[in-house]
Amino acid sequence: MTQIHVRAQPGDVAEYVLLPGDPQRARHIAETYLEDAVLYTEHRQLLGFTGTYRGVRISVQTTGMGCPSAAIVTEELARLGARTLIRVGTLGGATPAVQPADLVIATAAVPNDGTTRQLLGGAPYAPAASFEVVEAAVGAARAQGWAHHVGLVMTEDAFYASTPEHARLWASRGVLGFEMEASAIFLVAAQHGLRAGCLTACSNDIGDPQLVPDGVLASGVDRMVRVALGAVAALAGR
Ligand SMILES: O=P(O)(O)O[C@H]1O[C@H](CO)[C@@H](O)[C@H]1O
Ligand SMILES: O=c1cc[nH]c(=O)[nH]1
Repeated sequence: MTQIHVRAQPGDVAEYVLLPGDPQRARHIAETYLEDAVLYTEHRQLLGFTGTYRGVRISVQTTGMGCPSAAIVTEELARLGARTLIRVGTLGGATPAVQPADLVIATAAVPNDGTTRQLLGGAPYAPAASFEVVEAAVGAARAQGWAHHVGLVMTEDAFYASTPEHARLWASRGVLGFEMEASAIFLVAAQHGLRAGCLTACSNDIGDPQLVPDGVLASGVDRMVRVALGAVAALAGR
């Protein structure tokens, strides 16, 4: 049965799914890295493609921006048979240690969002990446020779509420950067017994309206995608 938002049939979505927020990133990944990529949904611009990488069947499914949309997409992917989900996103750096286009591999996401609060009924919970996914991503980054950060991110709802002061406070608690989907993806994946991870490329400093130049960010995004695909290949035993 097709889902309400991810309009796909059972069998359309692979067990391994990469999750960009941006539909054009989904298209770029499918067209650049997957063989025989087929578009299975474009409803609401939540573009979804399935193809293969090193013989492994992989989907790339847009989440849209923010936890409400990411939670819907994660829930529907679970119903469609996905088993391992890896977000491939961008993030605002919270500390000078995270430089433009740097790769950040999340171990867990501080849940500063309303979606996980509603799903949990306010109960305390630590939305975390699956160890195997973190291990595979770190292994792929090392094998490909890319520098990377590994640690906490914060997931937020209000992009423009973040200030440099807020970033400094959370950096003092170990947060590397802010993004808007990981906590919901980690929680909903855990509720369905799925593995999940989150890789991000730094697009700006928190509170700085200046984005990393397009070319620099594009290289960071491509490095991140190659690491995510390397992680999938390792998890699939290729
Ligand atoms: O580049 P994506 O994956 O969309 O991720 C980040 O960018 C958007 C905000 O600009 C939010 O979705 C945030 O999480
Ligand atoms: O959530 C996000 C993502 C990228 N950059 C930010 O400043 N915030």
